[in-house]
Amino acid sequence: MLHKITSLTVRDVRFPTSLEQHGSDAMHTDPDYSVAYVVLDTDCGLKGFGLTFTVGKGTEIVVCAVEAVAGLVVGKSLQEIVSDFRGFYRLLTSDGQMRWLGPEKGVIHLAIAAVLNAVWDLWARAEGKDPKQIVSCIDFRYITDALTEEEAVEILVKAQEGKQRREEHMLKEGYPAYTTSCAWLGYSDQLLKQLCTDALKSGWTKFKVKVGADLEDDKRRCRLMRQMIGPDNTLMIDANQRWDVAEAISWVSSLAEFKPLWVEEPTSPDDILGHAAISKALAPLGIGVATGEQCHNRVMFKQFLQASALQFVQIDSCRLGSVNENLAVLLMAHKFQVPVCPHAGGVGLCELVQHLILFDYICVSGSLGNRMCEYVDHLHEHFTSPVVIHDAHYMPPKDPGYSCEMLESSVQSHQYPEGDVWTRPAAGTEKKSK
Ligand SMILES: C[C@H](O)[C@@H](O)CC(=O)C(=O)O
Ligand SMILES: [Mg+2]
Repeated sequence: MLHKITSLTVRDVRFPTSLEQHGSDAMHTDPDYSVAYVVLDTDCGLKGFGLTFTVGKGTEIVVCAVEAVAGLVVGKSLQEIVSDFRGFYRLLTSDGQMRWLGPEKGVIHLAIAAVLNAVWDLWARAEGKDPKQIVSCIDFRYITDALTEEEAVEILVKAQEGKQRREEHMLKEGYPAYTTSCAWLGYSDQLLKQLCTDALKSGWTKFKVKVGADLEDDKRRCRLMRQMIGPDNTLMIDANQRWDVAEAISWVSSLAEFKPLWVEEPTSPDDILGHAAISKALAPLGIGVATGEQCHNRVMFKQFLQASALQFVQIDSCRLGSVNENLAVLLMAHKFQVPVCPHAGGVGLCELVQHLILFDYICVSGSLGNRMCEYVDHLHEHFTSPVVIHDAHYMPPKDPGYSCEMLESSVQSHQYPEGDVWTRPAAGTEKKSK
């Protein structure tokens, strides 16, 4: 069967998370978690679902960008696409006119991620893949000085050994996770304590706290968190790009007594040398630098790795150009021996990224050393195959596909601006997205 793609629809779907400060941090103080949600229809009835994540206003711009690339997808068959997936990736990312809007960054790249996520979902529902086929999906342009196609195949072939054992291990134990849900910046100390108590009871051992707005507040919150979780559990801090380089070093040094494993996004996500300087200064304190949720392409990740500017690679399923570009980053991270600890949360990011991190463990790195995947406890109920967390581990998804499909009722009620949630006065129509 050819699975010819007959139409692409895209919708702006927003959740009023800012009402309760879910997702808040030092730079994004009132996010309404949102997605540009894509559905591909095929002539045989099979559908592909994809999305990209935003924090409210401007989702309509991503929707517009998805519509602009739709013509490159509709009319093609799945077989035609996957038989030269690298070529198809380039067709989208290197269109002679639209690449001016990026290239491979910003709104156009988010839009391409949504479309390609839908193509991967469609492909995953249709059939399985082998190492050569996987490598053939990666665009190696601009990264061959760090990773060649031959090296990538070698990594994947080598990782075939022990693959079944790792798969069985995942099916039994799941992939280790950490939680960000206890300590968004807008949460009160009382709420933080309550959520932390609940999380400890549910088996969580690794926690991330938002920092960066006020040093005294950060000290109080980190102290509270450390007291709650004890000396042996893991703490991470996330500044969401709030500081300049020297400020980051001195601020984080002041929080060193709380023993964070990493500081995340200490400065501009584009400042590779700044991250390298911060990494070097914090290494003696035993604090690593994590970044990636706003690292917009493989070329940036390549340079972060080459410059030893990060100690934890935080891939994002919707920021990079879908699975294609994430595969490139997973393989580069393995070559540079830097652990991957994905960014998740938002809307659907946990659902998507669980596939990538399981792939990393089973087929690339073969290691769980210093590795964990972010988990955020919001909005899973809107998906047809929500993530399953057991004892602070992601349990492997059982349904075919890339877990992108949302409940149609949720999409309709949250569609912006006409859905119930946005038109009912009680739901807070005059919220941030307007
Ligand atoms: C605006 C988002 O909620 C952001 O704070 C998420 C994030 O930095 C993380 O999960 O890490
Ligand atoms: Mg973060």
